[in-house]
Formats: sequence, C-alpha cells, structure tokens
Amino acid sequence: ESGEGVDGGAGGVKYGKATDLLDFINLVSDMALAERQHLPEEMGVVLNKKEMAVQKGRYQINREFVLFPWKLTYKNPRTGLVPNGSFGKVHLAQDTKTRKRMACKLIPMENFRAADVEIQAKFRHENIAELYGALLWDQKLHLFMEAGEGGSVLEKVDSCGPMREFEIIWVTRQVLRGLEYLHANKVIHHDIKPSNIVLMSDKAVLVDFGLTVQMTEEMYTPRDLRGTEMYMSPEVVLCRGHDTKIDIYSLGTTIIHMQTGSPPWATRFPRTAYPSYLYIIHKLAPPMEDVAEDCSPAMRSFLGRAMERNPTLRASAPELLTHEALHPPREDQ
Ligand SMILES: Nc1nnc(-c2c[nH]c3ncc(-c4c[nH]c5ccccc45)cc23)o1
Repeated sequence: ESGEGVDGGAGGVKYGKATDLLDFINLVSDMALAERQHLPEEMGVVLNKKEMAVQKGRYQINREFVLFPWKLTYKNPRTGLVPNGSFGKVHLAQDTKTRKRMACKLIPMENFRAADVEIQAKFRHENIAELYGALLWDQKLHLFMEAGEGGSVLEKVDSCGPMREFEIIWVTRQVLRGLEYLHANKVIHHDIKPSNIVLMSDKAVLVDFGLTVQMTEEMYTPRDLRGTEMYMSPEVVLCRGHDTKIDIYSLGTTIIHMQTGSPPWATRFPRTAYPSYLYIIHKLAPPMEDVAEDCSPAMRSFLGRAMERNPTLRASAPELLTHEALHPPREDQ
C-alpha cells in the first residue's frame, strides 16, 4: 500500500524497519501480474533514512537517484579495458541529494524470490552487504545495498592475478566472521565463491543471498542442486542432506582460486573436456593437489581442515578463525 511518505506525501515509497520491508516484499510477491503492470509510480520501503533521501514518497530513477556503470580502478590485462557496466544485474547507484553510492540490483519480478531479500533484511553483520531498501518499479525489484566498489574477488584475481597470502588471509578472516554469524543463526549461504565476495577499502563482504536458506532442523535436504559446481562440497553433490559446513568447504575452494588464479579441478580437468565436475567431486578426494605450490604449511593445514571430506569432522567457522594460518608471525607478511 502506498503509505505516508516521509513528509506526508502520498507517494508509494516510505521509510520503515526490516519488518516493513519484509511485509512489502510479501505484498509484491503476492501481487497479480496485472496489478504490478500498471503501477502509477514506484513503491517500496527504505531502511537507510540517513543516506537515501525519499522526496514526498518518491524515489525515482534519474531524479532522487541515478544508475551508472561501475568504474573499477584496475584494467583487465587481456582486454586492456576497465571492467565497467553492470555486473550481471548489479549497477552502481548514487542518491542525488546525499551523494551516497550504493549497489542497485535489478531483479525482474517474474524470477524474484523473497528469499533473495529476507536473509539480508533479517540478518545484519559488517561482513554481509547491508540492505538499504527495496523498490518496485517498471516490473523490476530494485534492491539497494552496501556497495563494494573494489569489485569482487573474482574480478581482482582475473585482472591482477593470484593474490598474495597476506591478502588471502585478510579476505578469509572477514568471510569467516560473516559465516560465523550466519551459521550461528542456522543460515547456509550456499554459494560462497570469489564473485560473491566484494571488496571495500576497509573490509570484504558477502553478497548474493539468492540461494540462502535458514535451517529448521539439523540437516537441510534440498529439492534441487544449489550452488556453483567448482566450489561445491561432496555432500551437496550427493544430495542426501547437508548443513552449514558446506560453506566452509566452498571457502576452501575459494582460497585455492585466490592463490592460483583458477578454481580447483579446472587445471587438472579442463572444462573443455569435462562439462560437469559433479562426478569428479563425488569420486575423488578433496582437491588438495590444486593448492598453490608456494602455499605456506600453515595455510595448507587450514585448507585440509576446511576441505575435510566428512562434514562432521570438517572445521567450523569459529575453529578456523583461531587457526594459526590466519595469525602469521609479522615477518611472514
Ligand atoms: N550478485 C550480487 N548481489 N548483491 C551484490 C552486490 C551487493 N553489493 C555489491 N557491491 C559490488 C558488487 C560487484 C560485483 N562485481 C563488481 C565489479 C565491479 C564493481 C562492483 C562489483 C556487487 C554487489 O552482487
């Protein structure tokens, strides 16, 4: 419903709390197509009162905010181009009044899942991209979030090559803090990988909660295979139920990608010859052979604990946060 705008305006956008945003998400999810098609103006709930200036219940593109391509600092050595434009459906947005820069993810209503927002609205942590607001306009849900203007770890590795161990340690500690928080709330991210970790000047955050689930029992048994094959744990491939430990395994494979520049398996089993890795992940031992040759003994031990085949024996986020690999003596750096 178009509630009271901030200053009594009758517009469709209002400030609210996470519960108001969740009510809005459920309202639009249940809206019939016909209703959604002819909305007179944008509707939505804004959480970030400080940095998103809603005017008379309006928050319109090219008025209260503008969308423009990401401008990254590094060039892609292969193309020589600065990777810009929207990454998938994620644009850079800027509030025209406060100048606040945000990520704006455009999700066509036909394939919108309330889960994409629920987790980000319900759970807040410094290593999870903060949700600032949600607007429905032109049949697309606009999700405004905290922007990682340094781009994702995938773009960094693709453009700048393998990361040094102290950089990997910096990213891994932040991802583990985010996972420790999610896992303590029985939430499984389900798609931990380099492109879902984005960088700011002072921290790294997890993004893309479209596959996230909150467990109601000790084990989660999916109806479908969720995640990205190269980073998938054996128990997910087996599809007989799994728990939060799958994110720890995917973090292990993500570290291999950060230190070698390629995901596990890809060098030994080129994608051209292997259309699917599910059988390999199921049959072979975890990809310790793909760990970088110059990997420190401590980090190698860390990876062994993170990619332990048996999830009950695999380390948890709190355990790994105390692992010596993440606390190297100064001269190692
Ligand atoms: N799938 C998804 N769901 N939410 C996000 C997201 C939230 N905040 C963000 N900040 C930056 C980027 C981003 C990804 N690649 C990039 C390359 C250059 C610049 C920025 C980026 C993505 C996000 O992404």
